[in-house]
Amino acid sequence: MALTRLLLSNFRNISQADLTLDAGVNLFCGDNGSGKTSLLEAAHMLATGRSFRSRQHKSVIRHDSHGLTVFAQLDTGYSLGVERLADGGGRVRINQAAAESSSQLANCLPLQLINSDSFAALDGGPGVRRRLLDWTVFHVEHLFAQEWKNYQIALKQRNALLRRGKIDTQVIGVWEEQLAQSGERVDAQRRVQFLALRAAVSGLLEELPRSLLHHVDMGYRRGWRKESTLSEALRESRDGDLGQGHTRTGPHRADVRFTVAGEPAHNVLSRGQQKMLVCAVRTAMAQLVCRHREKPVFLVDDLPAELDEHNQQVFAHWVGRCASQVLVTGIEEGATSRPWRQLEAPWNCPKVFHVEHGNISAEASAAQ
Ligand SMILES: Nc1ncnc2c1ncn2[C@@H]1O[C@H](COP(=O)(O)OP(=O)(O)OP(=O)(O)O)[C@@H](O)[C@H]1O
Repeated sequence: MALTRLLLSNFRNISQADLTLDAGVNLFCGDNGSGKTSLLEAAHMLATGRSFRSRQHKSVIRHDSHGLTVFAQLDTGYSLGVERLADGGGRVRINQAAAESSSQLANCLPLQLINSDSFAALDGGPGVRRRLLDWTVFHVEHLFAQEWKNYQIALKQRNALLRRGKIDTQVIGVWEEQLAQSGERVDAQRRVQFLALRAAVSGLLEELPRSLLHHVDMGYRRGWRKESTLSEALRESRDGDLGQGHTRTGPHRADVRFTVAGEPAHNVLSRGQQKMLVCAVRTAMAQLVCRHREKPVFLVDDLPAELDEHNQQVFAHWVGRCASQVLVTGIEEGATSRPWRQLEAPWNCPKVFHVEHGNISAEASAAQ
């Protein structure tokens, strides 16, 4: 799976862009503030419907314009379009037809992002790590999205009853039954993918010579007590939940922990080691997904930040094995392209774009 053409209008400082992308590596080089990250943000919006930098669509729309559009053609034949308007309106389209949910976008465009926010996988809250695991489960297990949706519906109903402060045990019992059934299935699917992910991450980290990263361990917490079924756990926590006004147990509380010798990984690892761990997790996720479907696209914002040349090369090799395409940003072309030039074709001849004050132009290559 690769983006063959990407069109943007009024996206942050980019007023218009129409880019023909290569399968393999596409480098976007330019000074600070030129628009490189905005371009990755636009590609990411096509896979999620949202920006990775802002919850407010308005802040992404170019100043003084009414709305933004991002459109892409994929080599799978799909076309994706997202429009966001300053008045709050907007549309998401797949092959010209209205999409029902952002998960339809995600299904068309499996995408991995590595940027400065990726460290949150180690030092952020459980929700960030849960979403990492769920990205893998979503792309591998076809029934997961529906199961998770069923769980969320039942959770919302149970929480609404708890907030009322007075429980009709028969009514809450019905929702707990649905919660328990969907929740156990969500957990079972997560567990299978967690074990595969842990094995894949450890395989990648073993490739690093003499590294503290060999001692990283991953643990999965399902969100309720080991000894109980979810149904029992919900019943037991009912009175406490009533006091708090929400459900405190279940797979919406699941977590994936990264530790080194029992300590949280971010307390032990250097910043560069943390970035390599995050890169390994993202690569492992892509590896698992491409066993079942097309290889994902990687978006990498400023790879050289925090990584020495050897680690950049290792990561480039990892990506070359499990991605169909990568969009990479960097300030200086030589440094940004170096890790990729060590790989085999087609990864070793990146297509280079220069980004300047929101204008993006492709560099004529020797082959063109
Ligand atoms: N809504 C907007 N309208 C117009 N310009 C904007 C908007 N939001 C942000 N900008 C500007 O867009 C520019 C591009 O930002 P971007 O983060 O893409 O730069 P970058 O090339 O990734 O920079 P760096 O190398 O510093 O990370 C910045 O100058 C920013 O101030």
